[in-house]
Amino acid sequence: MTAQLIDGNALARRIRSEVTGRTEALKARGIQPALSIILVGSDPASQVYTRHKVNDSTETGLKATLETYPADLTEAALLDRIHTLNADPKVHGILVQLPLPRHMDASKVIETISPAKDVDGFHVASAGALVTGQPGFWPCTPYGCMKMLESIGFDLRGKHAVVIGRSNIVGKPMALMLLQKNATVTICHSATRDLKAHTLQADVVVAAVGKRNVLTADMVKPGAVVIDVGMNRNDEGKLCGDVDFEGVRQVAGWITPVPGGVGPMTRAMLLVNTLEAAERAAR
Ligand SMILES: NC(=O)C1=CN([C@@H]2O[C@H](COP(=O)(O)OP(=O)(O)OC[C@H]3O[C@@H](n4cnc5c(N)ncnc54)[C@H](OP(=O)(O)O)[C@@H]3O)[C@@H](O)[C@H]2O)C=CC1
Ligand SMILES: Nc1nc(=O)c2c([nH]1)NC[C@@H]1CN(c3ccc(C(=O)N[C@@H](CCC(=O)O)C(=O)O)cc3)C=[N+]21
Repeated sequence: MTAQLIDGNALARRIRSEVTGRTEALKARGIQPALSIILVGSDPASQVYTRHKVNDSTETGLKATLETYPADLTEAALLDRIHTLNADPKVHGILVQLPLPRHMDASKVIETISPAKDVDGFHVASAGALVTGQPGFWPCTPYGCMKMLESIGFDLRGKHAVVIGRSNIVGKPMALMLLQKNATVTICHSATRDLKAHTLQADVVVAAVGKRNVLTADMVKPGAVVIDVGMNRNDEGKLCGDVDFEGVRQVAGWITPVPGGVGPMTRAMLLVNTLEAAERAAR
């Protein structure tokens, strides 16, 4: 038996069309949902990602503005720009593309964004809201993974979920979202001993490490759901995830591909958060 695919492109398309409908409703009330994206420097991958985000927004009727600054922009100038956007009632969401140049303190930059406009969900107030179950913006990548689980009708209650990776933007919020849906959650990281012993217990594995072949077929319980967040390049320069896709699909029940899995969902949830920010501002 080979695993069924969870098609991130198809699900993201469905979410974008919902966003389009809600955007039209807001526009009918005279509100144009708007997202400001800030890109500092000229990292080619970041340029591609931010362009994708602008195109997705335009497609769904959101207004996205991309502001590009040279890599030597001072931190003070960036903070100043964020303050201006925070105060602008026509701007509902602010996203500062990461990574930032090394002379900037990324957490200081993120904490300057108003939590009401933190559509990335990276602000410490957004993180605190997720921990305590209060309303706030959820980070787009784990939020997208939850939508993927929902799309296959997977009930997390009492299931064992193993998250590999504990970053503030993927692994940790992912674990909290799974916990909120009543899964029993294990978080693995670089100091974990015997990763395989953990993953073999899992009904759901989320791999968010950034290394190829972190999860291989021998590490997966038959029928498990495998979500691959990783974005890596293989020896031929092709995009691949953290999961040995060809091997693991022979064992898993469900699996997300790379590309076409979590990536498009991350982008779709950014649109959802931006729209939500605009709807909240309108209330
Ligand atoms: N699809 C998408 O939309 C997105 C994809 N990504 C991709 O997801 C991946 C993870 O991103 P991010 O969370 O930001 O990365 P980080 O580098 O911040 O975190 C990686 C995590 O993996 C852990 N880790 C490293 N090596 C191992 C190992 N051998 N076994 C178990 N755990 C290990 C680290 O542990 P420790 O904490 O101990 O160092 C760390 O917690 C990357 O490939 C990134 O490109 C990221 C964002 C969005
Ligand atoms: N402030 C901020 N917010 C982010 O959300 C953020 C960030 N900075 N910095 C970089 C990471 C990475 N990330 C991706 C999102 C979508 C795809 C994606 O759509 N991937 C496509 C492939 C795209 C391609 O062909 O390269 C896919 O998997 O199918 C990839 C990566 C968001 N990030």
